[in-house]
Amino acid sequence: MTLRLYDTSARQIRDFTPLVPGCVSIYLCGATVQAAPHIGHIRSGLNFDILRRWLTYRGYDVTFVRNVTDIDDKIIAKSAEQGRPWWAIGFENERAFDHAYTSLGCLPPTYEPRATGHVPEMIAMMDALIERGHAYAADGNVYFDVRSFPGYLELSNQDLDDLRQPSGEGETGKRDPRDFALWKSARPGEPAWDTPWGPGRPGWHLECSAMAHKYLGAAFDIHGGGLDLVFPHHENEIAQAKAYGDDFAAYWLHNAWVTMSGEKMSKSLGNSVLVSEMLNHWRPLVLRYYLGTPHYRSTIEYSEEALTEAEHALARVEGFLQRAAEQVGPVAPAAEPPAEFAAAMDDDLSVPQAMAVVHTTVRQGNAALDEGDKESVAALAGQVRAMLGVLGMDPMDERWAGATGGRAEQLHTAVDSLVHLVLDQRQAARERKDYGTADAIRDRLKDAGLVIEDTPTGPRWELGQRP
Ligand SMILES: Nc1ncnc2c1ncn2[C@@H]1O[C@H](COP(=O)(O)OP(=O)(O)OP(=O)(O)O)[C@@H](O)[C@H]1O
Ligand SMILES: [Zn+2]
Repeated sequence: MTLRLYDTSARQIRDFTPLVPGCVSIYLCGATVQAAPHIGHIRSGLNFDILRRWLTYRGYDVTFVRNVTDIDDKIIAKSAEQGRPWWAIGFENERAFDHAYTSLGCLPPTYEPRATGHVPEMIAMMDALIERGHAYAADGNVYFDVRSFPGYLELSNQDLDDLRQPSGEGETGKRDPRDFALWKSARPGEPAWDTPWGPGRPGWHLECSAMAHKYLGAAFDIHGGGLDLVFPHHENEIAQAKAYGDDFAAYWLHNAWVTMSGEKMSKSLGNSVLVSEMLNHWRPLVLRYYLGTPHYRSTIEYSEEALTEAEHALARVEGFLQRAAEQVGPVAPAAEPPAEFAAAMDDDLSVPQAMAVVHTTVRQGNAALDEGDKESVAALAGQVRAMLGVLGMDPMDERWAGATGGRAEQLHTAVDSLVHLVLDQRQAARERKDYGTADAIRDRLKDAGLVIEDTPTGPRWELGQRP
């Protein structure tokens, strides 16, 4: 089956055919490092990490570029507010993003260019745009002439005549109020780079067109970002790149938002939950499951209940894999995930359907465990590991076992032997009809967050719902 993806510019699902057979090039708009990441930012990184992993599984050699916007009006404003250099704010938050991506198991990009390292490339692009009549300089700014590019607004399907775009602060000398800034002249005390048109700083849109061109060339396969970027950011990236002569992206993919009370989670709106806060309460794998399982084009309304559900769903999978290992010994991931899983992933990355296959397999695996059908247990556990492995969510993978310092298994064994010691005491209390002590032991285990289940083969324990 062919991979099919929803292309925002075609407004439909299309068969995916890469420009160069066997290779896929992706440019994802990364962080504006003005503050630490909230879970909306990481959802974007994570959705594209899953895309990249699926393409890699399908045998493509993937080049994945995710930039860092390290100069921007918001960073400059923060710098003035906090009395710290712009780069101190940028580096600090870049580290925070890096930590969040790594904690959630996002693979590092092939290239991670910073905007400020690409001013010469931006100057070359502006030079060419001015020469070809698509841009002009005014008062130390450089603007893109939107009327000069007939394809403008095709991605967002808008009519230029309906467009009302207010000029930003200091954006003087425009020929048309809808023209956008490629370059902004420096105000006193602000960071600036020299150009033929005077000292200034890059506009956000220009940064991405210049970096995509440098690392992926004039044409590449997939451009991604959050839905909020369709207009103006991606529309302006297209105008710059195509007017420059690039074919630019063949497919446009946009992830839906994480919302809070129906509104986009946003640093600027102040309704954000930081990844660092979430990681104090939830295991990284639970957070990856919670943000990575809904379809990338469905909104995720932030909810503690959904997080708890994610925790339980994952615990069911982990419980099965654990019991399977107890019954049949360590199980390696199967060479390939089941065809039904692959078909769901090929269908515009339908992770919810793919995850349904995982849970069905877990149910079949539990039934096989009850029946003592070791062969089926081993086969089904291998399939579960293969499917979750492709999604970067295999709990048995060293990546996640290492989340407690590489000692998760050792810790589990130690807790297991302590719990059995305590349960033996409870049993002894029952036998001598000391029900008070037996009940007190049960309550203490519950307070410790453990759920005990009596089974024909003896008591089993697992971590219960958090209080
Ligand atoms: N709430 C969200 N849900 C999903 N994706 C988001 C959300 N907020 C931002 N993104 C995406 O994260 C990536 C990095 O965003 P960027 O740092 O530019 O955020 P921003 O728009 O400045 O953030 P904010 O809106 O929080 O101020 C972009 O692809 C953006 O579309
Ligand atoms: Zn961008």
